[in-house]
Amino acid sequence: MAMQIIVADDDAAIRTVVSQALMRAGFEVRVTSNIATLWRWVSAGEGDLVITDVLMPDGSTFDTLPKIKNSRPDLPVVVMSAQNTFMTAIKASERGAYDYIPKPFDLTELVSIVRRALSEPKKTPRTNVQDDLQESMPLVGRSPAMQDIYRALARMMQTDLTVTITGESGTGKELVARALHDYGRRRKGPFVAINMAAIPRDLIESELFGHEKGAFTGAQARTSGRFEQAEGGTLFLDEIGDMPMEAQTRLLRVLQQGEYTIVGGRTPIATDVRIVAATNKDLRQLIARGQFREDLFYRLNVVPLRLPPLRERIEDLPDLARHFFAAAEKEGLPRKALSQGALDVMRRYPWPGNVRELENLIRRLAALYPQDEIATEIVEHELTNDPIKAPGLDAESSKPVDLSASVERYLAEYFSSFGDDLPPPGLHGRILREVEYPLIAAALAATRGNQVKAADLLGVNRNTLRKKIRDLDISVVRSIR
Ligand SMILES: Nc1ncnc2c1ncn2[C@@H]1O[C@H](COP(=O)(O)OP(=O)(O)OP(=O)(O)O)[C@@H](O)[C@H]1O
Repeated sequence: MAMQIIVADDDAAIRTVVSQALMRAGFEVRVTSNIATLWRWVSAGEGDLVITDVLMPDGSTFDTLPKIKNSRPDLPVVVMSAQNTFMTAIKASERGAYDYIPKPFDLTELVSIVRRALSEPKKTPRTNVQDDLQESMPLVGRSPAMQDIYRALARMMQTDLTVTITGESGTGKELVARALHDYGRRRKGPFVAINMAAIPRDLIESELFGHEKGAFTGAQARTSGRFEQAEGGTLFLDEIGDMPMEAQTRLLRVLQQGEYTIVGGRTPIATDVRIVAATNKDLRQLIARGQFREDLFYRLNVVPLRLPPLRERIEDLPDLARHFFAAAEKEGLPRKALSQGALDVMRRYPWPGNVRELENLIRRLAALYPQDEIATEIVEHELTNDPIKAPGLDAESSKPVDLSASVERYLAEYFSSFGDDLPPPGLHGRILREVEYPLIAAALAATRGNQVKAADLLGVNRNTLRKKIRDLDISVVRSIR
């Protein structure tokens, strides 16, 4: 007998396309435009899965979801919403939704989510309704790339999985780590952050794990490490690529056995800490150079999360700018807005310092200029005076980047970093990979994640492209139109 899907949406067009797609896929479909009917059917035991919008004429699905999960814990509910924000994704997950899909969405994706939900063994999701959820959003941006991040975060909130966040400097790695903690099940515990690049290398181990009195010169008393301070909570290991080898070995043991020893100590100490790591370096490259343990990489990379640079999600710029102007206003600075021209200039700028650079610019604009509306010329002036210049921005004054020459320079440095020794074997593959990764990522970004167009642009077969995306572990900005 065909599985029955209940579709609830007040938009007749959505009901039609969704039910047609589901019927084509072999499902039986019932549709409704309000929550009252949805609840009547569900409580009568009808339907094997529900797909529902959030805002309905007779209320919000989020208010009914806990009731649905109470009466039918095994019924998967897929929530779709046009309010594509961080809070929607988080709320959906907390109230027990199976998944959340931002509108507009891809019908093929919807059908595959439905199939997956129906084929997975039934498990009762832990609902975790937090009524004190503040509505102020920690993460701003509604671009497809950020929505992918929100969905990934929502899925991870109810778990203790180790997460590694990669992304250029200023893309929000620490902010995401905090959000994982603040909205996750460890939020009552401590959040402890430590930046490997900011601590002298020979002190990192004792900072992390603590030391016994007399463990080394200057160790005058037993001290607790960050692991001990983070007990029951989350430990954020920033710039993990800068972690010295010995500390890596100790960390690996924590991840494998849930215990560690303090420096100079013998007795293993059991620990209950969720690890979130971040890096703006390519850990695979560090592994190839023998500077990062491969086994540790796999333990840390259980859930990899790549934060896109701002230039790959430039559509978030107006939201972010408004958000930072509002923050400046809260600090007592006058209210300001950007002119259309100013926004256009900012859209074309490559933002090498990402969101942090934007935040700093907005602060400067709010503090230094008396106008209520910031004119084009002001932003042009501010951006050209910025000492951090992105490659390519200065196109008129400097020569275009010469790829061969750059690779040559890179290789010279690479070889010399091994002194008299040779680098590990497999150099050809590694270097090609290094070039191929940005090439494919750029093609995908330029075509908004459209793999057909990207394959065309690159001049490769679609299947080849798909395989490369998988092999190179490129996170794809999925097209939703
Ligand atoms: N999506 C976002 N919404 C709002 N603010 C953001 C967002 N992303 C980043 N920010 C802000 O930008 C600044 C930089 O973010 P954060 O420190 O998290 O970046 P990072 O990737 O950890 O940087 P680094 O690698 O240099 O440590 C912070 O002030 C943060 O609040």
